[in-house]
Amino acid sequence: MGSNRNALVAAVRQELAEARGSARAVLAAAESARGEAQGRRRLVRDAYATCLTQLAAAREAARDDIQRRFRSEATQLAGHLRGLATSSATGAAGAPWRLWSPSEPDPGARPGLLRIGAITFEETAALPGLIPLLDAVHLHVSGPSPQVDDLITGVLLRALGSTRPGDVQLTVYDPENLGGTLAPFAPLNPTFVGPGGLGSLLDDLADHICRVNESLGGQYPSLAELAAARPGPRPEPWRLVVLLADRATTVEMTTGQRAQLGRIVRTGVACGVHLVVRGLELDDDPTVERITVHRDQLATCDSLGHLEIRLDPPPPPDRIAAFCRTTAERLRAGPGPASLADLEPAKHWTESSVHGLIAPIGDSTDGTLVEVPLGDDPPHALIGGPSGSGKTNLIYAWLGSLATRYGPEELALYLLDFKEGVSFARYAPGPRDPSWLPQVRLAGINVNGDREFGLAMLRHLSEELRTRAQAAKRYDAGKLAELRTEDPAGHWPRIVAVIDEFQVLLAGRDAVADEAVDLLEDLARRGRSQGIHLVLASQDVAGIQALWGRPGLIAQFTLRIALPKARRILADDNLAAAVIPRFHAVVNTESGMSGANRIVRLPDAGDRAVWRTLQRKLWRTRPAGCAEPRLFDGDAVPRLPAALRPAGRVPSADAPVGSSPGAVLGERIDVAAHPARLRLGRMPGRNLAVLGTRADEACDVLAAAALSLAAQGPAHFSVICLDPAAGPAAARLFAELPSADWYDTSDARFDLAHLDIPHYVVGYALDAARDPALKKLLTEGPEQRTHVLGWWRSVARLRDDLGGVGARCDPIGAWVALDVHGADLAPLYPQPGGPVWYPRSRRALFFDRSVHRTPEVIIPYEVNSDHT
Ligand SMILES: Nc1ncnc2c1ncn2[C@@H]1O[C@H](COP(=O)(O)OP(=O)(O)OP(=O)(O)O)[C@@H](O)[C@H]1O
Repeated sequence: MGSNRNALVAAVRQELAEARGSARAVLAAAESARGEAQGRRRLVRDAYATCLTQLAAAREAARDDIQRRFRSEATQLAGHLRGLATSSATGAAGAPWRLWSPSEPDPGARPGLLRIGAITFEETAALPGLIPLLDAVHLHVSGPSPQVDDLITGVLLRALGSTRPGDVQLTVYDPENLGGTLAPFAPLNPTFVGPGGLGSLLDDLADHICRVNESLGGQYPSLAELAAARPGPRPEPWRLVVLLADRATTVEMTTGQRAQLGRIVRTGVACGVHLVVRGLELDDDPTVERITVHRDQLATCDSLGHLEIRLDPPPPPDRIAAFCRTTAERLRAGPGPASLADLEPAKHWTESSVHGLIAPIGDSTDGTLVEVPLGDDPPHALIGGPSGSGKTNLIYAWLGSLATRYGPEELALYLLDFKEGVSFARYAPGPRDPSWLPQVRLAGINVNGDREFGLAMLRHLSEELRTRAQAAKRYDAGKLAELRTEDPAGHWPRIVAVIDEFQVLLAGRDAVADEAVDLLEDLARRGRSQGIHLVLASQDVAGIQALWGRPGLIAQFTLRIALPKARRILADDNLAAAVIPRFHAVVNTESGMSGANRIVRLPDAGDRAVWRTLQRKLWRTRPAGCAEPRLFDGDAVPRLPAALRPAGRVPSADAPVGSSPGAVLGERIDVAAHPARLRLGRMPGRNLAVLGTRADEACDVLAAAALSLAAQGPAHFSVICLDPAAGPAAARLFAELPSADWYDTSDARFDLAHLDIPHYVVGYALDAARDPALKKLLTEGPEQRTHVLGWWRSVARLRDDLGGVGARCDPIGAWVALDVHGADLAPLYPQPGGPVWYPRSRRALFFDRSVHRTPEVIIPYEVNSDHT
């Protein structure tokens, strides 16, 4: 029994031990699972915390980024908006009151927006708060009375100050204050409508709108379009009608008045009638801009939605009064003259010159532009007026007006100014401005000393006349219009040649004046039908002797323009020029007959900067191949062109020698600026004498001659320098010549060998030689191709070298005279008494007995300035 119990106990113990063991194992497993779970929980919690931190950081960064981007975009946008706003409300329309002054709009510019305050948006700098008015809306302003009135005052001042005086007509209906609300505007003389006048005011406005609509003739949708299409003064002023009413007025208005007001609201803006209303109800219409003023100077308006505008303070009353006073004075004085810009057409270069050239030169006192014709009738113009009366200014205005209408295919200009100064230089490229006026073919400035250049231009025009006449004959055309129809592919622009102070060209009774008058007469007579028009300006036509006995010449100039106090431009019984004020002109297309006068106010066309801007615009649109004009400047010294120097292309000794190489002596005074050449053939007398005491110029003539000969073919030079003063110039020449010998006072000789190639003896101060061998060289040398290019300081010394008084001068076939008077040149000149020649600086008289009938004036090239 006992053992059974023991066995049972043992078994139970055994089982218990097993159960305990497995319970422990389960516990251990559970514990380890719990540990794992706890570890996982910790990990998750840590990860969650990290994640949260990272998310927060990312969110912060993203928010910062967004804010930064927002700020920068807002600033940028605000900048753009500010730029846009500034350009939409320029000058008086947008300037703050402390800097405010009236500003004139550009011609043709449409009215912009008007500033009433500032908009502060987020952190950006304030933007101007702008509202439309003229040509755009009626204004309806509501809110507390003093602020509303201040706002209206500011808007009115900006609208009046940013338009031309007289362009806005102000009407004020202010029954409560009897006009007192807008009293500072009183000097402008606005129409104040009394308390009982609202009905008739509305009727007047409705009538006015009907009249304007009639004048638009169905052709233009609004007055604004009509004004834009027609340059010049506005066809009708804007009517700005301020209605300062209160509730009582609204109640008192009849149904008829309400209907009239509704009509004006709907139709007014298109006809330039704008209401600015406080205290009256206006019907809803797209042309009504409502502004509501809230407390604290804040306002909202239709066009800016919910954006709040902090209103500007009202303009200081003294500023309004000062503006109104000056404007009233300007109005009393009448509109100012047109500006150069007013003469411009809406579009450049759209006119055809087939039948003539028509261009305004100014306006009449009522503001309409006065056009001046040139064509078959009148063909030519004469402009007269004393010094300082504005002739040059008138020519500037006329040329500006012509050049903006007629392109280079239609118009070619030749301009010559005999006055001291550079008036036409603006039309040619210069060191500071590369642009030129595309129609200008030739501009001559500082030509007062070079009448020969005037002659050259007339000869050139004469040649053009001949070409045109021949072409007209070929096509059987009587006048330019017919030639252009028959030859549509030809280039036949009308030519306008302007000569300012033309009396200088005709001064005196010499060969230049005689030829110039002949050429002018021919051009005036035949140019009419060939489209060549002359415009001559002068201080005094009556004093031009060359015109005496040539009434036919001046009679061709049927267009007369007389400036104040001009004499003999109009007919004797036409006294208009004596009475017109400063900067006015009388335009008369009937040779100055009284009864055909038109008085024109001339714009100030002298401003270089304004002109340059316009010229650049035209220059940029010039057609391909439009060459720059030839500019002749009488004060400039031409340089010997590089192509006429031997550098780089020295001919070899066995190259062929031309039959008569040409020595270049200087620049001819002609339209093409050709060099003057002396042919040195193998014939007696082919020597050159340079005469006078101006050593620099003599050296330049010799150097140009020698260098140009060296550039043409194989040649040998003997440089003989007998005057130490000419030494440096002679030495420079010697150094530049490819093949040369040098002689001076120590070894000068004239029994020089004749060579197989041309041999040129370049002699400086040859009169110092006193060597009989020189005469032999001069006489016999040329036939052996040995030519003397010599400088003698006087004609008498040259004669001595040739054998004294009575000696023949045949060995000197050509000469260049510097400071030698015409009479002194008699021995070297075929006609008795010598040529007419009064020496002048940097000019020389060139005569080659084998080609010239009369000598020609040349400009010695500057040869050596680059070496010194
Ligand atoms: N319409 C104008 N409006 C304003 N200023 C003008 C006008 N016309 C001329 N002037 C000015 O008057 C001055 C003289 O004008 P301009 O040189 O054209 O006269 P001019 O008759 O050619 O004189 P001169 O024969 O002495 O050269 C210039 O300073 C010019 O700017």
